[in-house]
Amino acid sequence: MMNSSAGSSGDPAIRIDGLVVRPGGTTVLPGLDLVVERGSVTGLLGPSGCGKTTLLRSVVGVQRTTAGTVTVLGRPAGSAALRDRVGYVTQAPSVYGDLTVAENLDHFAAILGAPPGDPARVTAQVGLDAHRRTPVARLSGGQRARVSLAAALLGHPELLVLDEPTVGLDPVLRQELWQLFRALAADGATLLVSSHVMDEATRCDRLLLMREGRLLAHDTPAALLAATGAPDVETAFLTLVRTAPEAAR
Ligand SMILES: Nc1ncnc2c1ncn2[C@@H]1O[C@H](COP(=O)(O)OP(=O)(O)OP(=O)(O)O)[C@@H](O)[C@H]1O
Repeated sequence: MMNSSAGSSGDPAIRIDGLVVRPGGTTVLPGLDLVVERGSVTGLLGPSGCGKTTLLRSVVGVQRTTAGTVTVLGRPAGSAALRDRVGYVTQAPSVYGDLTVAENLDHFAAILGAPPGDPARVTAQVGLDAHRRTPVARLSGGQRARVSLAAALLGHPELLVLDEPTVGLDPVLRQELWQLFRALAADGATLLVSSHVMDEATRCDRLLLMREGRLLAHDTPAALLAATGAPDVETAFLTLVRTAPEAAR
């Protein structure tokens, strides 16, 4: 949903300066800088526990931060003006099990003030038309994940933050979801998608390779392979780990 009163369209989708996050005294992000331009699909890749969810939560504005600034679509992360401009899908389904797909989406559409017809639009986008009247608790794990994604698509958010959206899905569904992500980006949305599956990297415009709370690289898949001489992103990641300055280890 375009909103001309909230940040100009010239602002990057995400700008992070000197972000430090120390939940419970453990340093997870020791000082991170990042700019993500609009209209792209950026993959955030890195091993389990490297800080991907913490970074995504900081972008959405639900993470307590120690230092630094996070600006989203020209506004401080988490500000009220961003509520209907940023969609977030967590790893755990965030919809009601005892409500049907349609009831869930009607509920979230009402909260957001999304236009009429939006629940039907997003249901079709995630391929759940046949399950509109099914209680979410009776759906498979993959179907439930798609209901959460549909809820995040309500209101046409300009930025979509997706935490491992394809985990546990079969290859056909994964491919369909990536086609949807590409279509949303072609329509002007910006997507930040985390994954620990390196073979999803080639579907992204740009990659963020993360390790122990630091970004080892931020580049296109092709440039990353060219710079490291690696045949695939997984090997490129390992090469970068080996050659990274001591401070980044
Ligand atoms: N509240 C907290 N207190 C202490 N440590 C925390 C807290 N929250 C997260 N951590 C630690 O921060 C690190 C990064 O966690 P995070 O969930 O961001 O990683 P991740 O890359 O998303 O992992 P995964 O791919 O497994 O989801 C982990 O080592 C985790 O144990």
